[in-house]
Amino acid sequence: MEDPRVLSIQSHVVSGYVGNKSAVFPLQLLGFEVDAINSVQFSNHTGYNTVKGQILTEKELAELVQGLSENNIEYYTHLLTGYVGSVSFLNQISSVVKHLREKNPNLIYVCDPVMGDSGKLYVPKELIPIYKNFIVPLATIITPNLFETELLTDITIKNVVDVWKAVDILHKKGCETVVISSAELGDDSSILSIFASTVKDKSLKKLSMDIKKTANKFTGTGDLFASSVF
Ligand SMILES: Nc1ncnc2c1ncn2[C@@H]1O[C@H](COP(=O)(O)OP(=O)(O)O)[C@@H](O)[C@H]1O
Ligand SMILES: Cc1ncc(COP(=O)(O)O)c(CN)c1O
Repeated sequence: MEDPRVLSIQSHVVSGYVGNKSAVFPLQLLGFEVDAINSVQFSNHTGYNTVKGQILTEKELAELVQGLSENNIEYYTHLLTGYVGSVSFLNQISSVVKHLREKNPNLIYVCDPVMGDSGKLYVPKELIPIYKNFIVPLATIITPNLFETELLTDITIKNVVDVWKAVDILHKKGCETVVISSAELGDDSSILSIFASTVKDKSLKKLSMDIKKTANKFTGTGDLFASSVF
């Protein structure tokens, strides 16, 4: 296998671990060469009372990729994207995927379609149709949580049968591998379920896994999870 080289477009926080701060080091430990574009530079994650910092614009993202391109250093085996806060930035990510695939048609695009959790949307609602219609079809692997899976498929998920129905819809949109990062479905609130499904050469492989939930609430675990599905 060629040397794995990832472009990771995610948040940077000065204090704490979300986005690139959660993903880059674990990927390096897994043996990936990682190039990082910080989509925001914030003092801390958005769960704090205040957040200060800067947001990268789509023009600035395009400029960074152009710089790589002009130096002929934009060959990647993998692209990873996480939280995106605006329609224009998400549209620019589509362009980046297409550009990187011109350079490497086998590029694996791992997309965490971060939109919300437990029924709460934390991005503008205009991002939903873009993920659904443009980003999911471009992605090789997506890692939505249960709520994001509902948003992407217009299905209300109440049980495991609904989960696999939704996964099937996502495959039909063109995404090869779907990994549902966390789902709480049964009566037992101490259990978190993970579901994964891959369609390749007309063969379908599925797996599900239950894990014991700890009482703590973590931030950055979704980003760490997405970096670990490579
Ligand atoms: N309370 C928890 N107890 C144990 N593992 C957790 C907990 N919260 C998150 N995780 C781990 O982090 C992964 C991603 O979950 P989560 O952070 O909820 O994803 P997302 O940000 O996509 O909603 C889970 O698959 C699980 O492995
Ligand atoms: C700036 C930023 N980036 C990414 C995330 C994603 O964190 P998680 O992995 O817990 O979904 C957060 C959490 N709100 C955040 O504030």
